[in-house]
Amino acid sequence: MEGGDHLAHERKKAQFDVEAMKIVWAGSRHAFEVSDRISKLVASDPAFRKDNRPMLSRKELFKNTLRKAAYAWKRIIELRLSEEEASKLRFYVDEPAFTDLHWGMFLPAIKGQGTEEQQQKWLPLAYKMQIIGCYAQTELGHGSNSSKWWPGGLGKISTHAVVYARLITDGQDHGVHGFIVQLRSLDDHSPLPGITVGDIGMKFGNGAYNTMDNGVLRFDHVRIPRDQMLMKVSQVSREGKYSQSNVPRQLVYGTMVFVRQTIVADASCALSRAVCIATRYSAVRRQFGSQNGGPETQVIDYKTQQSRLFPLLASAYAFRFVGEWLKWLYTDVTQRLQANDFSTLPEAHACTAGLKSLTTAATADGIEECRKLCGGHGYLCSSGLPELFAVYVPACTYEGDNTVLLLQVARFLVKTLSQLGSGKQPVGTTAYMGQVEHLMQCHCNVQKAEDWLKPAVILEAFEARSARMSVACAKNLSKFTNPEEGFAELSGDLVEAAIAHCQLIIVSKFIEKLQQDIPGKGVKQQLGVLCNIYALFLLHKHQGDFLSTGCITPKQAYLANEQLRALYSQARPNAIALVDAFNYTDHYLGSILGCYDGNVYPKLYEAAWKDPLNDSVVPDGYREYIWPMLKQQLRTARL
Ligand SMILES: CCCCCCCCCCCCCCCCCCC/C=C/C(=O)SCCNC(=O)CCNC(=O)[C@H](O)C(C)(C)COP(=O)(O)OP(=O)(O)OC[C@H]1O[C@@H](n2cnc3c(N)ncnc32)[C@H](O)[C@@H]1OP(=O)(O)O
Ligand SMILES: Cc1cc2nc3c(=O)[nH]c(=O)nc-3n(C[C@H](O)[C@H](O)[C@H](O)COP(=O)(O)OP(=O)(O)OC[C@H]3O[C@@H](n4cnc5c(N)ncnc54)[C@H](O)[C@@H]3O)c2cc1C
Repeated sequence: MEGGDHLAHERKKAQFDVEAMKIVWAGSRHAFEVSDRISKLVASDPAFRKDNRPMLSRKELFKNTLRKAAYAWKRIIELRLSEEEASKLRFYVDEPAFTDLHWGMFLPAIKGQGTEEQQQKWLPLAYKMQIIGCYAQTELGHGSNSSKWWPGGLGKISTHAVVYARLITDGQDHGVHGFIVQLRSLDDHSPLPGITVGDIGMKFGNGAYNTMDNGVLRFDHVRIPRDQMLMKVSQVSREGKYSQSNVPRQLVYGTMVFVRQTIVADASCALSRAVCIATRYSAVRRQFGSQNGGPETQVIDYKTQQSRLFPLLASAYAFRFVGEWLKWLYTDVTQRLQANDFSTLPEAHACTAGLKSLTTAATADGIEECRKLCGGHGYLCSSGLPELFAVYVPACTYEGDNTVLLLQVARFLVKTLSQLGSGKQPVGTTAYMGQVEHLMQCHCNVQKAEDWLKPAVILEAFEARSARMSVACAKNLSKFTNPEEGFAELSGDLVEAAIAHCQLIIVSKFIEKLQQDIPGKGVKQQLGVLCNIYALFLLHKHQGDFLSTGCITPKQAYLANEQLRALYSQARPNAIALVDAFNYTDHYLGSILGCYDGNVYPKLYEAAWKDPLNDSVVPDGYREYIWPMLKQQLRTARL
């Protein structure tokens, strides 16, 4: 079958209004219209071509990124794009660049930690891109204070950096503070005296994150003017006297709360992209199972394929909604901080750290699973999946290693529990801990599989599991005389308790989303199916937790799995429409397997011939290496 829409028959099966679902996915009609317009703008502009990335050398790749970044900036100005539109443009250009750190970390660090005066001086320069900044926190060897190592944009492009370093006055160490440091000349881009700076080298995968100049930085007697220390949280006077404002020191790390929140939103984008590719290809691909000479089975109809694919589809939606909520939480905490209310900062830190950890880990694993779901063709660069995995997987490490972040959540949970004794009522995402006595002894009321569809039943099971795991950790910790020793010894269990808490947040935010008014025929119903798949898939995967804490019985675990299978059957006819609702262009997907029309095989065949290796029939190197070898063998054979 040539041309046409090879997935048309699948699209006809949809039991809901896809256009309405597109708006739910985008967040609002306005957000949908902006996203739709900008994605088409990028897709139709040859300057944003990206299919050649895996073939380019590092130098060519990097220069190409600089060209695209400059061109994108030119278009942003020519078209007078708003910040929202410009961010979408960056998103659809789909290439990590120094600009991410400039806009995503350097600017927010100055906004969050700089005084009014400092903001007035530096922000206009940064907004007009008259200076380019990065965020330099990580070191080559922890605590060595020797060299900064990893900051994106630092290696080759940034003119300035926010550098995190220890402040020492009069021999007294005041801990880590942020400083704006000029690195390179604004005339000829050479490093300023005393500064050694360069790229740290090639990273995982071809193309992928190698468009970014992650860098190394060393200082040798570099003087930073006093007014370039970011002074919102603490100050040094002309006389060298150190003082602190009436704000928590933790605000020094505020940029990370912001960025982790954006990383959660981004997880749903990366996962939905991989799922879109794997779902469309699973509907196109037929393999075995032919009856009476009829067509072979679409692989999407195999229950095993569904049980691997549909939880990922459901996770993409779940991460979308928890990301939306986290954005709200971040806006709320920011407004409170401006009004000197710091009470919700620990919760915002725990939520952003924990959800960053959970969503990036599930997304990285999910992209790899999608590659396997596409069989051998998933391993081809033209599937789009290898590069997506390579570019995405460092999200599990940057902005805080995922395990380290879960340990931070665990500290927060243990602290919350310990405060119950003093009568402090937990609020927000830990409000359920206020019901800890009930949650420690409640019994799940599931008698038949459909009982698992009740939101209250699901919520109680997840709350009870999380509360019981945290309480068990707290009890075990109390057996240690040295709390830090206990924390280290029990860190494995603490991480599991933190995961249980974060999964509860995601499930509960999905359920809350369904309580809103959601217009469009069948839209809410499909989201209900996905929400239940997400929750019951987690329950099935972690049934050890639910059973060992006595939250459910083995029979109830069995019934949850039975219900899950029924939900997969309900999702099946809607699968293609559910990924169409992401509204991704073929340019953004960058995948032959995931193309909208499903015309996979002719495109794969055509693409193979475009590989530079096929430019000539006889490859370079044949005459030099292979021909002499063949001749040698012939001679030996004759002997
Ligand atoms: C108009 C044109 C517009 C154009 C638009 C273009 C748009 C382009 C936009 C692009 C956006 C892209 C977004 C960016 C892309 C992202 C790329 C990623 C690049 C990666 C960057 C990095 O990796 S930066 C380095 C990050 N490093 C880490 O995360 C290290 C992890 N470790 C920690 O977080 C540690 O906590 C620590 C190092 C921060 C501190 O460690 P320490 O041991 O000293 O203290 P504790 O951990 O014990 O904590 C003490 C105390 O503080 C609390 N706390 C810790 N962190 C925070 C925090 N972040 N916020 C609030 N509170 C915090 C902690 O809970 C403890 O509290 P107690 O009460 O004392 O228990
Ligand atoms: C692509 C990429 C881009 C980056 N961009 C930037 C940037 O722009 N700016 C910047 O400053 N940094 C950047 N980083 C650095 C990044 O923030 C760090 O790599 C990250 O915070 C992890 O720190 P680490 O590398 O020191 O790992 P380590 O802390 O050395 O972790 C190694 C292992 O030890 C474990 N571990 C560490 N501490 C503990 C603990 N307390 N308890 C239990 N286990 C522990 C971890 O779980 C991990 O398994 C980037 C990194 C990458 C990969």
